[in-house]
Amino acid sequence: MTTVADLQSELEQIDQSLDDLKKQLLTIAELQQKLKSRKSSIERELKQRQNFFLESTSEPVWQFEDFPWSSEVRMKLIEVFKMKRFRPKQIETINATLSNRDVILIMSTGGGKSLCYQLPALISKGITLVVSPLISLMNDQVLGLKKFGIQAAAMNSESSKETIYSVKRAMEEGNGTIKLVYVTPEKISKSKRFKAQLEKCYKCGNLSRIVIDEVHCASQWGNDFRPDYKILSILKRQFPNTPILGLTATSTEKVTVDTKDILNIPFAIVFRTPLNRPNLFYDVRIKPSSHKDLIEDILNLILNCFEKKPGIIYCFSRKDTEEVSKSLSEYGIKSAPYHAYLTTESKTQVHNAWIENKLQVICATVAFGMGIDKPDVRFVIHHSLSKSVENYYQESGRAGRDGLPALCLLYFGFTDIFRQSSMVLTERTGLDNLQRMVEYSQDLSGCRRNLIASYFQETWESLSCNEMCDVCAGITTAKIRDVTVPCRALLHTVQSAEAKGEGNRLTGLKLVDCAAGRGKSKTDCEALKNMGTEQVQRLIVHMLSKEYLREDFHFTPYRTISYITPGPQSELLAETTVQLLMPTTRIKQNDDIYKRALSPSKFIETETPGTSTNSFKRPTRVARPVKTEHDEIIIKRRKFSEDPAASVDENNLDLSLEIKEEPILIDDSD
Ligand SMILES: Nc1ncnc2c1ncn2[C@@H]1O[C@H](COP(=O)(O)OP(=O)(O)OP(=O)(O)O)[C@@H](O)[C@H]1O
Repeated sequence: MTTVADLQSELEQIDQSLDDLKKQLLTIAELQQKLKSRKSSIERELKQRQNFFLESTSEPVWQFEDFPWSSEVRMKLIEVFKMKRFRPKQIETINATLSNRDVILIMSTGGGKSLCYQLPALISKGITLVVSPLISLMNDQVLGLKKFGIQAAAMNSESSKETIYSVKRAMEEGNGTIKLVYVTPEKISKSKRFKAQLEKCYKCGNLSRIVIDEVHCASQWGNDFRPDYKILSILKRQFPNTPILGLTATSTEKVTVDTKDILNIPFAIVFRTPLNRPNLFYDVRIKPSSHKDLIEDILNLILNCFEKKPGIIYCFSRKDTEEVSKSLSEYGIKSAPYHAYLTTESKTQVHNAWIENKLQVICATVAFGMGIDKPDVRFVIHHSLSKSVENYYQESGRAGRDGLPALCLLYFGFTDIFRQSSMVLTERTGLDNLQRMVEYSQDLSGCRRNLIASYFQETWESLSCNEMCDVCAGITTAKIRDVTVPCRALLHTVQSAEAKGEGNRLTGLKLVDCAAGRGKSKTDCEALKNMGTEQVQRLIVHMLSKEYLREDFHFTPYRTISYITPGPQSELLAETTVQLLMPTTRIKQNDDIYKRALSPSKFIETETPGTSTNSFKRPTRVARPVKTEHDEIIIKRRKFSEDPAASVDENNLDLSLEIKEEPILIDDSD
């Protein structure tokens, strides 16, 4: 049993332990205090150091001309390239790439991207490697450079032994003879010998810059994704000290981020010029249903507004290019087809004849594309829809590269939607992109420019259109109509055809027939029967875009058939209180408006007096941007008035409306 003495002794021990613990706690508290104060002093210091680092590493002002190479850059601009001043973002890109920074330059077609690497190539030691997607493009660039007295070479299957030898020497010895070497991405992926040569060139310090033309082709999110571009991801890994300069005319934010990622250039500086091309007049016309009427329309346009002026007519297929060209030739317009099935020799022949104005019109598939550098193309007509807004912007952008007014006209044909959709079906974002293109053609709510801008997530002030599109110029106007009844009738027609069995399903064309009261599944809706074909087509397109209807693809060994079927939103139409609104068009005769809008005298280019060059040095560190070519040009254009003689195509809907009390309005008009 425990005695009292035992208990007293244990109590003394506990007191002792508690005293010890108290001392230890005091020591720990002191230590905690010391650590806390050290922590905050380290944090303070780190912050100071970070600020200092940020200050000392802040970006240079790229548009200034006080870099070590600035005077040489300006001298080369004037003496070698015979140009007076830089265009927007050219000097920024040149300075950044000469500072060994990775850069992506997004500049509108014809904006002057080539100068941004050709000029630095002359200033840098060694060679500039230019990766370009097309052999014809490379050859054009090499020829163009020779005119400026610059030695360049293209390394491809057509290169001579002498060229291959000179390139090898330039890469190994950096002897300054050849400054630019053009290759395709395949050359980099497939030729081990060329890769070894590049390694050697890099090790000798002769690989001064890598330029990747059409850099958006690296991204799967873009329209022009090319698997060969993926191999370019090795370039930064293999040659980390060589700056990369990526060039493109079109790249959405998503594509740019993806491109940086693929090329391993996360810190690349992105320069972007506004994509707006103020001198281009954008127009959309409904495509006449017969070839003869369409040719007559094009012919009138060319004879009235573009006599002897060069132009391009983009067609969907090789057959279309041949037919359109033949018909125009019969009326005395000098034209020729251009498509992928021509031999290289014929392609060159047609291209050259057109460049030299021996041919007025090229009727081409999109095979006629990249690298067309004819400045005075006065019109680009799309005989059928492009597969995306991005493609349309690029293709139509081949007009008016000289800055003078030019027309971009798109013929919107109902059946072209289904021709295109069957083609782009297998592309990852093909159908979505086509949908946006259809929306561009059908949207009558505002300026065409704004629609293109929103596609590229840019904002162009609506005023900047300056009445250079059919909507702003008042050629095409929208009137909102109630289309609930015909919409329901169309959906009912599709549903009842499907109920009759597989063989009765309706294509877009057959649906138009049924709407007019023809065929096995003909409608009995008077409102629908009384609509013109054009309006019914418009209604179907509208229902497709709002997902009341959708396309359903059927594959046969010979072709892909697009059937129309009820869409995910179709059930909404069953609601009795729903009312659908759709904009319908009113179109005026437009040739007179074109003539006035596109007259060169309406665009008078005047230089601001006393500013013959745009060189800006900075005596102090006050931000003052370089004036660019575009800043110095005042564009004067007289506003054209409404044409009183313009005829109006009423083609209004005569609808027997069944609007219920307090309808829910689904305003589909936007
Ligand atoms: N600073 C400048 N001053 C005058 N002309 C220029 C200037 N920069 C470029 N150009 C001219 O502009 C035209 C278009 O240039 P370039 O071919 O480089 O355009 P791009 O941006 O590559 O177009 P694309 O994307 O269509 O190939 C060329 O004729 C070129 O000589």
